[in-house]
Amino acid sequence: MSAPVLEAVDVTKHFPVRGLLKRGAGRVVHAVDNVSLKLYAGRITALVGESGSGKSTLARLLAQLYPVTSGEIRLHGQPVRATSGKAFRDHVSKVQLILQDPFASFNPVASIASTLKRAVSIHHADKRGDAQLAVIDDLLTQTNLVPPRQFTEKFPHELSGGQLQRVSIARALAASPEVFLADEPVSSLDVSIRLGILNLLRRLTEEREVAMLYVTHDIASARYFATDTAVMYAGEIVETGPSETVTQQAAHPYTKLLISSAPDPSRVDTERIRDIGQPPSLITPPSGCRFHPRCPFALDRCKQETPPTFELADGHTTRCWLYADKPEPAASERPDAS
Ligand SMILES: Nc1ncnc2c1ncn2[C@@H]1O[C@H](COP(=O)(O)OP(=O)(O)OP(=O)(O)O)[C@@H](O)[C@H]1O
Repeated sequence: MSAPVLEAVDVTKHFPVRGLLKRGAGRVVHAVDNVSLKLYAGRITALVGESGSGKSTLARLLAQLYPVTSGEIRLHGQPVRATSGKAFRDHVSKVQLILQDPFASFNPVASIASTLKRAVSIHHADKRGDAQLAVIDDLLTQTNLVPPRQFTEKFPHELSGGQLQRVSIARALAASPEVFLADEPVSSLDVSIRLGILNLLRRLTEEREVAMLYVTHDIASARYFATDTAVMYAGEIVETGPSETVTQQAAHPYTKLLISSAPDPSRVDTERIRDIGQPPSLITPPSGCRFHPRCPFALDRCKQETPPTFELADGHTTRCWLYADKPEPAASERPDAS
């Protein structure tokens, strides 16, 4: 595989806890802890996890919307610290974020033409008049909004969610980016039109050799849509690998839980996991493996020791003590367990 286009290297993001009570002082939300992730040209990487697991924060760190607390974001191997000014604008021209709710990301009183003109005048500064309109027509055509002039004079409220998400993809394309960070790009849309948007994103990724991060809570869609999948739990990545392997031969009990709670009819049946709890507080995350309070297979060491990354096969990794060479017996299986 070639070198990654964009990567997070051992990245941590803590948000201070704000509140009226003094006991909040100095405490932080561990939104992302020591996460590494690589995005490659022409490949889609799904980042999957429950609400609050830190997926959007990681996408925003890659987009340079926040500074990291520690670790590094690298573009073509070079560290980037570009959360403001020209450096940020340069980063945005290469790395484009597509958000979940297209209605929230458009000015409701600006026509589609004027929104796209703004993007085109930033990223194609040499184009004016008809040349600028030709770029807009081309962007709309590439996102299957045809004939383009049927859409340019419309306002956001006159389009469906799916059409508007296509316009936001067209706006992102204006920058000719190397990376798309698509944060739940279809979850606010009607189920019947989700596939069309995902197929469009996949076609653009392949045709333009763009690297794509696909943030989702839907692990079944990751199998269908993404080349690689990373599973995130409570601010940490717990499993990575080719999507087919992660979804068909899931290793981490949390991944198995996600699969059990979102059945995919075409999936080879894997072990079902019963959910026995809730995601933990990220202000005081559990010691050891953060999943241990919910894990039916938890060993004693899971409560105290943070699992390292175990390499399984073919780029498949997991952070779970069950995959250590000589695991301890589960607490419930020990002869001294009462
Ligand atoms: N700006 C912020 N200030 C304080 N806490 C934040 C901030 N942004 C996110 N968090 C917290 O960080 C944690 C991770 O949130 P994040 O939005 O990244 O998760 P997520 O997996 O994307 O969830 P969702 O799918 O609901 O968007 C949550 O506990 C959230 O409340």
